[in-house]
Amino acid sequence: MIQIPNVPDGDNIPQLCHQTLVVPTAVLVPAPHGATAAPHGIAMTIGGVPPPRPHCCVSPQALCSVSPQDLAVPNAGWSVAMREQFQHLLRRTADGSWRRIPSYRRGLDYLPEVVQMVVGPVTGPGPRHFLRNLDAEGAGFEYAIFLHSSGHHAQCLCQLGPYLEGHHGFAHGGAIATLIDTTVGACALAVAKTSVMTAKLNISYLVPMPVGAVVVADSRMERHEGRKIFLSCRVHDTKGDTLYAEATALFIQVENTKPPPAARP
Ligand SMILES: CCCCC/C=C\C/C=C\C/C=C\C/C=C\CCCC(=O)SCCNC(=O)CCNC(=O)[C@H](O)C(C)(C)COP(=O)(O)OP(=O)(O)OC[C@H]1O[C@@H](n2cnc3c(N)ncnc32)[C@H](O)[C@@H]1OP(=O)(O)O
Repeated sequence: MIQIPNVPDGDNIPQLCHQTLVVPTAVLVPAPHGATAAPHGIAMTIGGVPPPRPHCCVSPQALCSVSPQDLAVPNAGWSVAMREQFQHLLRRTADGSWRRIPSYRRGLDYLPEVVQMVVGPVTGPGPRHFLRNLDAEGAGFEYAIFLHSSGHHAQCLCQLGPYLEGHHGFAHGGAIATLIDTTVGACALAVAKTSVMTAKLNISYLVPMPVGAVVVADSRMERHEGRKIFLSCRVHDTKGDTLYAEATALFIQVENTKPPPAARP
């Protein structure tokens, strides 16, 4: 059975206090495994070039992330609104009714034994999570997923950055689809406790989502029939005033899924 790894409680989560998209002066992060880490901490302004993430492993040949780093915590690219909402959602975890799910660059950065159990033996670096491989804080997908103890309800707090722009000033529909797929996927994974694949994703885009907006994707399992898991998702602002998109999805439970050889770097 998949056990979603334990996560630190609120006290252990870094509390960063920088203003949006402004971080300290550059430091060079030492990189084991022969990889060259990018300089981190370049101050930027909205519309400028975002700072690269620390401990970045960009080589396809790299065996794993230099240091598995939980990325579902505040960083310098998070807006004040994103931080405030994160703290709000984190407070709900205190009584155990919700938990924050950690998030890494690569599948193998989760507990390797969990990954082996879900997808079978993995050699090489394992799958990348493309949402986590934009090496700039605040540029792409900034998010944290929270899972209800029922395992049937997931909420993803998300800020879509400037690299995800479609129409001027607004998030690309494909990026919103990715956010939804990831949220319903996390919910389906929690329900299935085996690997799952998206079979169908039906999205209604209702209101353009501004780049940088802080939104919540709220997903629920609607029904579970054999290997089929039907889910719904609503993406709204943090107050629930604006509904940006709603979706339904079908996930199929698959056992021991192995990526096709061509998919491996
Ligand atoms: C690595 C794990 C680490 C664990 C770490 C722990 C925590 C992680 C936390 C958070 C992670 C967050 C999110 C991650 C999760 C997921 C998000 C991303 C998921 C994807 O991004 S994934 C890529 C896109 N996805 C594909 O690339 C699928 C291509 N496709 C196929 O691979 C097959 O097509 C498949 C497998 C779908 C089915 O194939 P199959 O052979 O297994 O099953 P089969 O065809 O027999 O269908 C069985 C029954 O489903 C019905 N059915 C099937 N497809 C249907 C459809 N489209 N519409 C309506 N009904 C459908 C049939 O009608 C039948 O129904 P019935 O039983 O009633 O007859």
